[in-house]
Amino acid sequence: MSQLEAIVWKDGQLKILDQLLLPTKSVHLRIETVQQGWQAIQKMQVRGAPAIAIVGCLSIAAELQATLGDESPGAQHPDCESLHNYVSFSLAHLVTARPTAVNMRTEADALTKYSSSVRNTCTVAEMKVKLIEWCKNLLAEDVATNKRLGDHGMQSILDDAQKESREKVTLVTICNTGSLATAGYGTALGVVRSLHAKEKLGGLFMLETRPYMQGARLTAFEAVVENWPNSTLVCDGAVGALLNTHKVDAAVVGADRVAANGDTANKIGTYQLAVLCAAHKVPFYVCTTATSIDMTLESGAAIPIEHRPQEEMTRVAGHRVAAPGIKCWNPAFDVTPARLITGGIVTEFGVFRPDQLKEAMASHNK
Ligand SMILES: CSC[C@H]1O[C@H](OP(=O)(O)O)[C@H](O)[C@@H]1O
Repeated sequence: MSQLEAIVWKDGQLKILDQLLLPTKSVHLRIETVQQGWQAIQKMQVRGAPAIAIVGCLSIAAELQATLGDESPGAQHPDCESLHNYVSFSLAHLVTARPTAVNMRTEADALTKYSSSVRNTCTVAEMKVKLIEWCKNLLAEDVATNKRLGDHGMQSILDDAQKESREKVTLVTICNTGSLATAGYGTALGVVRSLHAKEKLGGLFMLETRPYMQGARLTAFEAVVENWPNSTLVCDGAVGALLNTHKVDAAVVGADRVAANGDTANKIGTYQLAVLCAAHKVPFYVCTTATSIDMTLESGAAIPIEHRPQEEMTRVAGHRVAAPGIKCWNPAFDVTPARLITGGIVTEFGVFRPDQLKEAMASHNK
């Protein structure tokens, strides 16, 4: 088991890396039920839009795996119709764990549609196996789409750098969008992995990303484990000074939900990074698979923004740092308007300007 393997499905068992304990402790938790999956997502023991959806679906697979072989009339799922209804109900519950990332809803809709399509074609046991296989396939599919996305983003950034005769590129990123947010390759950090594999990564500045510290605790962990060159941790408040004093070729960030016009909800702090990139003429890329793109929303105004408990701000590693009694405002995400996404939206299908997104997704039936 790799240090960076956030999600493990082995021998019919689901385990997740408890990301609240990283980087000092690597502890894998077994998830046996949908409710345990819901709680792990809500507590952010697993986080990252794609990882949330994969763990949510696999928590259903874990339950079905445990009941395989018990298809008696008195069993929990006596027939395919009741099994389909249970899967649909469980998915609707999992979607409520965290409201901003759309991936859980995307996969919930897809799995509900698949379950409906097989329920009248096989036995209950056969249906359980089909559903488990569907969920397991999410892992390999995610890695494959991330690698295509990473290569598209890499090429776009290198094409820009070549115009300045730059062999290697230095990037800035926020939050964590790598192996610990996905099935193993990453979205924005997938672009980093693709550049590193081609020995074109000159450096990576990562924002600590308060209050959960995805950058300091998770991205820095991935960078150290994979030995990415010149990986440098930056306080959130220092990014303006960084762009004002260093050559940064591009910003690459992930996405939790992209609206049809390209407006993007991502970790809190992404919007101000985009504003600073515009001020310093640093191309700003949103890196996302189609599963995070929500064509039902015309703009980012309609994206629900999750607010997290104030204790996640007032305490660091459980130690109080803010004055008791102070009022807090703790949105977990913000929305970057499409006009600030100057590099483009990097997907598994290619890199698009925000105003090309609708047509691009339609051409891939998304
Ligand atoms: C692969 S995109 C992951 C995306 O999710 C993160 O949010 P959280 O850590 O709260 O789940 C962040 O917005 C990343 O860009």
